[in-house]
Amino acid sequence: MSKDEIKDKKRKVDTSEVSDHKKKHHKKDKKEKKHHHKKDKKEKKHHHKKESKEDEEESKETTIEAPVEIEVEGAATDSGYVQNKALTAVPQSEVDEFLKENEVVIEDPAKLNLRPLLSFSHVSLNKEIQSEIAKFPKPTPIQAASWPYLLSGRDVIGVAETGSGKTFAFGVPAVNALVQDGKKKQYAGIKVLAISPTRELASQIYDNLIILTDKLGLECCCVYGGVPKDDQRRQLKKSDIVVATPGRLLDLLQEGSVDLSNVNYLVLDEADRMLEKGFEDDIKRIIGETNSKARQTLMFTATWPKEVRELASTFMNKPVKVSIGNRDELTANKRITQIVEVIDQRGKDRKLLELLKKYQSGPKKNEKVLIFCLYKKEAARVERNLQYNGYKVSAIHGDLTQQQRTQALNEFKAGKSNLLLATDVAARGLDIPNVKTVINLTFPLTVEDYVHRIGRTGRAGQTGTAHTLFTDIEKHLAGGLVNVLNGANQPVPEDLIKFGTHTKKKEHGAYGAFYKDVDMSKKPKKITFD
Ligand SMILES: Nc1ncnc2c1ncn2[C@@H]1O[C@H](COP(=O)(O)OP(=O)(O)OP(=O)(O)O)[C@@H](O)[C@H]1O
Repeated sequence: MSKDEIKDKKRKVDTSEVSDHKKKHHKKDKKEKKHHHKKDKKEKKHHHKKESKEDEEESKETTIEAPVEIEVEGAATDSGYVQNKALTAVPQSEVDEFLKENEVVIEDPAKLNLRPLLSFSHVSLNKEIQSEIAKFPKPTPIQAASWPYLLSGRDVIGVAETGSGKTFAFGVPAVNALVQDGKKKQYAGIKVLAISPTRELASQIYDNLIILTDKLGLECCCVYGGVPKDDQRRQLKKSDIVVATPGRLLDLLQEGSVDLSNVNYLVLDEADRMLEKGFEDDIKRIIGETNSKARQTLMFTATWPKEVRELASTFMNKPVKVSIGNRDELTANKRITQIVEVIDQRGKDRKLLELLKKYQSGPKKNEKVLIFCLYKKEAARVERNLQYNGYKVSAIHGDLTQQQRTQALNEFKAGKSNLLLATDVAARGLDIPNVKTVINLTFPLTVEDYVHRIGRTGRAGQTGTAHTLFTDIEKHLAGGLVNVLNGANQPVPEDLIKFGTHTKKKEHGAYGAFYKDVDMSKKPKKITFD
């Protein structure tokens, strides 16, 4: 495939959340970009004015010292964090063991050395929040390690595998900051803003947050495109917390229906996606509307490619990076069995029927299977083909109305349908219970997207299978895929290695293309969920 064909392919892919809005405002964006760039630079200067060179150097901490009571003044907000006595009493060896076992790496330029929370009783939160999260046995590693820093008001980059509880990792400290002495603080406009790349994910984050806010009288709303604006306009006037997709949020900002100037807790979920070229300008403009002096900025993701790190740092103030597992390399959740088959492009339809027999017949009849395509048109064609062969299949892609998308997802979540066909609109973040198998009918555009797609199974400590059909059209991604398979100790088919050991990494407009050799000697490390 020629370079132009690849570019063309990229354009046609279902990126329906890169909304019409963006197309509309693209020209305007270009003009404003210059202005915002200057403004961003100014902001950054402001943030970093007091930093010494020494502070800027990152430090790698895998051991937390000094089991003493630490009181930390919020760096960017007025929130304070006091390490509680129960945590202080934990022997250092136990803390070290936890960090080692879970491969927790904390890189903190301010070297605060905050201990991870080994149990929910190790943190003093609002009672209602505490009782909600206590339904889980204990904090997941990303929650354990990031909460102390978030409760201290620090900017945090949280990188942890798919399905490892990142939503509550950023959600719990967000909601906790809005209450004081057990009560909701006086209304002071929108304080918390979480941005997500897709409507479905925004809606899911909202569902998680209202579990926490419901009993506290806090107002939370969710704004995304494809549905009427009136109700969203009304809710925005009284909300403390807003979860949004960028396109609709910018529309509402431009018409003056939303004021983000009080936002002091900003989350970019699926942060690497949000910083990609398609979203970058929107994100800059949204961030430019928030309270730059008091803002705590959070970026959470399962994949953190080098290409976006520099851009991320322009929005953050001395961020602490909390990673679980070796997140500098692209790694998949190790509880997922990954099967990759190299096939001829023309054999796909027949192969899919074979796979469905394998994963959804006999005792597996009712197991949930999620099939990924790359194109909207492809999804529509496969849907017809499956229906023709007697399968009841729901679909979610950008050519469907929001109502159809929501209905398909809800039916699949509730188990009313057990076969869902999706494009990459559903690749990231969606937490669908009991998906046993992910089938990649067409490989995604990047290996990062592959990691996110297969992460729809094997969530919250469960296991799952990902079966991927790979053709020579995607051979430029073979090396990256080999690395991911090796990293998770999965078999690598000979046919895949034949495509070569170079991988062309995702291009980022600002940083160009990156090439990397495959490390065939790499051995996986063990990560435990609980
Ligand atoms: N402490 C916990 N213990 C057990 N399960 C948890 C805990 N916290 C959250 N969960 C559950 O784990 C599941 C996955 O969480 P979540 O959707 O936040 O994952 P994620 O890390 O954001 O995944 P992705 O990278 O795919 O977006 C959810 O069903 C959530 O309710």
